[in-house]
Amino acid sequence: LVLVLSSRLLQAVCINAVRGNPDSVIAAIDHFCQNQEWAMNVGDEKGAILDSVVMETSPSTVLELGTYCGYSAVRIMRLLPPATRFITLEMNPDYAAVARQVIQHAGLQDKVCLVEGKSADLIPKMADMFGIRTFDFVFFDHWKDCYLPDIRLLEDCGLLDQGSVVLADNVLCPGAPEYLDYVRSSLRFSSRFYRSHLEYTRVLDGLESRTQTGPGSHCGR
Ligand SMILES: O=C(NCCO)c1cc(-c2ccc(F)cc2)cc(O)c1O
Ligand SMILES: [Mg+2]
Repeated sequence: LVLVLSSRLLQAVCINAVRGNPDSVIAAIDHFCQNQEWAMNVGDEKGAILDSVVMETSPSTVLELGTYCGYSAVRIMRLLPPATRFITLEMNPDYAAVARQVIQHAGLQDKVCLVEGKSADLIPKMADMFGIRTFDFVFFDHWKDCYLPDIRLLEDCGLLDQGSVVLADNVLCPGAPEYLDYVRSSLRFSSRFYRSHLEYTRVLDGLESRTQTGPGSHCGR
């Protein structure tokens, strides 16, 4: 049977990771990507930076754009209490199917709400669908040319407020230049670049975090 990459990654998790143990799922994926086949998970080096920003923010509501195989969903939710609201959006049904099984293998299926669809379609429905007013933490790891339109959409929908942190992967490779210009230009935000490397390689990459300083766009200028 010929398996696509995401299925081979899932197979590596099923064979090498201990059910109910998120750290073993993360280790199994990183080992597979380092030794068998490269895949576009945020990886262990940038993953450690993601961990630190999540712990520093200790969010009660989290949105992730771009689930892929569920690696960063497992990374994020293994750090947060069961009461945390975590929503992750994935438009590719094959990736979503693999991610559900990876998240289940980690034992985090009750903490993760994986929604299939396009971020531009789903973001405006967040409040109604999930009764969430604002997100404390948002992780961008989807199509890089969607970063800028989607952060604008989140703002326009009033889903970001004072203290909300938006962390974006791949701001150097593949790159999101317009997004970087935008988040680094406004006075209403403080942004910070975390220099790192493209997952499982020595290619330069990094994460950019943006923290809203002023009040949300709906209650102050
Ligand atoms: O497209 C990406 N994600 C959205 C789709 O799920 C993505 C791509 C790459 C990457 C690919 C090809 C290459 F040559 C270099 C980088 C890396 C990532 O971390 C990513 O998140
Ligand atoms: Mg990425």
